[in-house]
Amino acid sequence: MAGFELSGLSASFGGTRVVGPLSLAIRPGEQVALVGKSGAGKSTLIRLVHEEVNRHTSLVPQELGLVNALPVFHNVFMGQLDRHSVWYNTVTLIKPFAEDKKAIRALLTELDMPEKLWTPAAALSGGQRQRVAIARAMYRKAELLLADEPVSALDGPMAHLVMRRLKQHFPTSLIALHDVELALAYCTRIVGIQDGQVALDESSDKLTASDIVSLY
Ligand SMILES: Nc1ncnc2c1ncn2[C@@H]1O[C@H](COP(=O)(O)OP(=O)(O)OP(=O)(O)O)[C@@H](O)[C@H]1O
Repeated sequence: MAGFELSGLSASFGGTRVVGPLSLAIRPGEQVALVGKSGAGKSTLIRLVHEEVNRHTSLVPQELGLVNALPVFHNVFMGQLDRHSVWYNTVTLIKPFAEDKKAIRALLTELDMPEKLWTPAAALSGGQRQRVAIARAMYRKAELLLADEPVSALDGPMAHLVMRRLKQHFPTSLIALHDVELALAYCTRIVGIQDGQVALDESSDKLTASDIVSLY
């Protein structure tokens, strides 16, 4: 299942509702950008969707969740931990299999950092760490991508490269993006969140940046 149709999505903290109740449906093949000002509820909504459709997703959370003491290889390999036996995962920790090394090196090459394959995550820059989390999501190979500000630590050209790769790897996606130009360039649909509600839901080709700015 690549798309989803969810209703009654809502979240509260300390008795204050911060998202919903709202409905969100994404058809297979849609790339949806979630936009809106800081605190509008985008991360919370992505978390709610992830809880509902967990098994079918590749997730890039804002808190990247890398294991600093492990090399890049193992951090990316984690994208498929639940697809292998305990025996396979344990052996991989000590002596990775050639086919996994090849596949993960290829992903890192796509993200312009193949030379970091054996570098501990602790020794990476913020932008490199973000690309490792993206490689982990790609390695997972789910049909649906859920990503929360996946290019926030990347410079312009690298942000474009990563957005292109995400589009190539995932037929369907829901991506929180604060960069409106990237949202319009790489996503087919824009969903604007304001105070935890959907305030805009339109095809990208019918919108300009100034239509979206009113949300901020
Ligand atoms: N763990 C938490 N405890 C209390 N309040 C929270 C918690 N997580 C989020 N909130 C509140 O929920 C609201 C929505 O937060 P959320 O992180 O979803 O916003 P966002 O649109 O993703 O913001 P940003 O663009 O800054 O990441 C905010 O008012 C925030 O303060």
